[in-house]
Amino acid sequence: MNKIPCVLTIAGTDPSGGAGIQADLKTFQELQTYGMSVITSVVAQNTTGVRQVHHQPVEMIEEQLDAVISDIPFHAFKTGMIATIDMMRSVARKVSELDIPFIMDPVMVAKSGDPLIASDARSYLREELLPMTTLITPNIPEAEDIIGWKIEDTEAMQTAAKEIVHTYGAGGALVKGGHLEGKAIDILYDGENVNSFEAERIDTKHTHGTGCTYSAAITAYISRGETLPEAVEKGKNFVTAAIRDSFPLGHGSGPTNHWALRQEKVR
Ligand SMILES: Nc1ncnc2c1ncn2[C@@H]1O[C@H](COP(=O)(O)OP(=O)(O)O)[C@@H](O)[C@H]1O
Ligand SMILES: Cc1ncc(COP(=O)(O)OP(=O)(O)O)c(N)n1
Repeated sequence: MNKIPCVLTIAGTDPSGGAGIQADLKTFQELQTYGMSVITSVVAQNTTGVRQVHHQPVEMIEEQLDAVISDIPFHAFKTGMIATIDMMRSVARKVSELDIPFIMDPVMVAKSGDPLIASDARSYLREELLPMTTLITPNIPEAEDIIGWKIEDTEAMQTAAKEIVHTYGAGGALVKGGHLEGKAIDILYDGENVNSFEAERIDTKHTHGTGCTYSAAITAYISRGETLPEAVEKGKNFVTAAIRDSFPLGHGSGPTNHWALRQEKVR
């Protein structure tokens, strides 16, 4: 295995650079890992929303995966936007060969409200992909979609995280509280223990790509040998600092700022 931690993201694109593959690769780079990418969909989007989506043919997704897997050993991988059942099926077939940590950001809807996966793909994600994961990182609406009931406080987040592991079969679940009010609290259940990660809520609308950045950071830290709770703790510090330094780029919800993190001790 390579000495440098190598990581792969399987996700859609964001030409405005704040979310998707672009956010993942920037985060991998910031965290001193070697980042690679397989593109599932090309998405014409920016800080204001999604304009158009072009899905890669499933054969092309499989070719990209084959190209990487057959050539380069890597230490961990993450998935983001995988829009259709056929695409999910291809990814599941290929990644089932891998015996390394799998972090899934179950991307369903962009912050702009635009759907990013087909509605019938949600049950496939829950039933087929989710049981393959080491960790799934749903926000509140995504967690509610998986479990089928409303989450209104941190106690319910804890119950939801346990249900996602014990009923639906994820290795671990990190339910993110960005969509609730008050402190930004995330709950991790790793199959044994519950850990809570808390940060002050930052008063900003510039949070485009927070979920992608967070899951990419966790993937990078895991590839560097951290345990799940350690990787989430460091990932939380990383994403909080990136939100604190986010900036009003574009006309909508601006991106988190990874660049300024170089000044901070979050790496
Ligand atoms: N305004 C904010 N201030 C501080 N942390 C935030 C804020 N909004 C979201 N977060 C944190 O950013 C991370 C991503 O959160 P969330 O918004 O829930 O996911 P997603 O981006 O997938 O919708 C979580 O750690 C969450 O607690
Ligand atoms: C291609 C692509 N993947 C994922 C998202 C969603 O990103 P997320 O980090 O959940 O935050 P928002 O971008 O929705 O603010 C996306 N937009 N595009």
